Amino acid sequence: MALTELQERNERLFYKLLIDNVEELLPIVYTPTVGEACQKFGSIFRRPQGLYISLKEKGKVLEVLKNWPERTVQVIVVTDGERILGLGDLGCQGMGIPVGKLALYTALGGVRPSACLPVTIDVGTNNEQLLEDEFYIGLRQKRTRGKEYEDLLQEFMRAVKQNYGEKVLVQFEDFANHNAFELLSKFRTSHLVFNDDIQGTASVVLAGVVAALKLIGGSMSEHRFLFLGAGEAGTGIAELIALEISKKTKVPVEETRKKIWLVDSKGLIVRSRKDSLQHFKQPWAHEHEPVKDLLDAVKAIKPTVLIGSSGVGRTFTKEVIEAVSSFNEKPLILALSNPTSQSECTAEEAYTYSEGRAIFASGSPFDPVEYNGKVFIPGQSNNAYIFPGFGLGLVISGAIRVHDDMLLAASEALAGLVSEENFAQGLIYPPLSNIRKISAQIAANVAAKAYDLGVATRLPRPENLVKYAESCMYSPTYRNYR
Ligand SMILES: O=C([O-])CC(=O)C(=O)O
Ligand SMILES: [Mg+2]
Repeated sequence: MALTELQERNERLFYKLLIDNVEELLPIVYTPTVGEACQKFGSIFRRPQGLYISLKEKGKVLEVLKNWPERTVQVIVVTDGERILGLGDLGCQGMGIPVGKLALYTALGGVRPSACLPVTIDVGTNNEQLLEDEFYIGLRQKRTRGKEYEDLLQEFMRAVKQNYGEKVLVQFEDFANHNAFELLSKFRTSHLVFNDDIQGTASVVLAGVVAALKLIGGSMSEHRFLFLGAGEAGTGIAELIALEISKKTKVPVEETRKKIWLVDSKGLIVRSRKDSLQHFKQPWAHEHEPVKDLLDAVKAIKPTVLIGSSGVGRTFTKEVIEAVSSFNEKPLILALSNPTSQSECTAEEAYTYSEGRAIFASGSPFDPVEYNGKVFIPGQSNNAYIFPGFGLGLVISGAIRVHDDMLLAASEALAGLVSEENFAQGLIYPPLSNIRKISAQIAANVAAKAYDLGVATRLPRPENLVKYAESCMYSPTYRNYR
């Protein structure tokens, strides 16, 4: 709340403070605190930030967009609040997420604050508690689905393009699975869209896995991956890993997918379940006898990499971590769900139950852990490493479409920035304190890919893309007048 006040009172000072103290303030502006802020949003609400577009504005969305005072918008982060982090449906109170993500676009990626537009689409909420809460700020009705929902989103996307042109980036954030996949596939050929939960998370995890190979050995294709959670993050990461292995080994992606197994709430995803699976899970239905839970799946599949992306906390139990540690000298364990309460395990649990052998990273931050006299520093495997630089790369190249190869390019840039010193500490990501430099490198790699693919419109192509990216970044500097 104090930081929000500062952001409104003195934006430049807010960003100066945030940039100079990233590691300390990120957990407040971002996960985990932003999650709590969304849960309590109605009762701490003072002044609106961002733009709310509700069902009531149907037919007038363009007019509403024109009410936003800034004319030059480069990045929009939009949610409908149905799946806020791992906390579920928070309706309009999900606005904290677009606001927080865009603060990171500025602080970590250098996109000017005035060019950032947070949007929440209000189609109601199915959260009974909120519907009865006198301080709830949104429409008091159940979520609209089907044609009415689709029409509103279509109208929003059309209005965005009409108002801001073809080069505005629309980042989808924290939509429920059923809408997230639809929206991405519907608009990826006509708009510049990016789904952070599917694509951003995939890119950051791929970077972590590639970097981790230095510590755990082997090549990507020699590893076996097991996911708990087969939603946006799980299937998004799985697909990007399969694509990366396919590109490196020239084996078709239909084959490389077979190294990757997913467990959902009904157990291991296997062929016999295929007909009853949602379409985004179907590519992962490999031949195997049914397995009912995670522990049995770990024992059956014997993964070298265990990834949690289910949004449900405390599911990597002592038994699960012990099992994965029993056949790996150094198991790679990623507990990605946010906020901290939903993390599949804590850092302490990962290090303790693996007897100090796990290479561990999590979506929300954990403090260093001392085990047997040694200090272990957990990494943060969060899309915050990727989206600010990724978006910057799109903006500075004037890209008009997102391509999967750009995700691989972002991933490669991030993995390449892990130093020997970081590896020596067991880290698979570079420290967040360098994030602006990291973002510039990611932006340059993404922009280079946009030029190569012919989707960049800022011509001619700058000679040194890293320097160019850095020169485009907003800095909250205070000038000396004497
Ligand atoms: O916001 C975060 O910390 C990462 C993310 O996209 C999510 O958990 O949905
Ligand atoms: Mg998200």
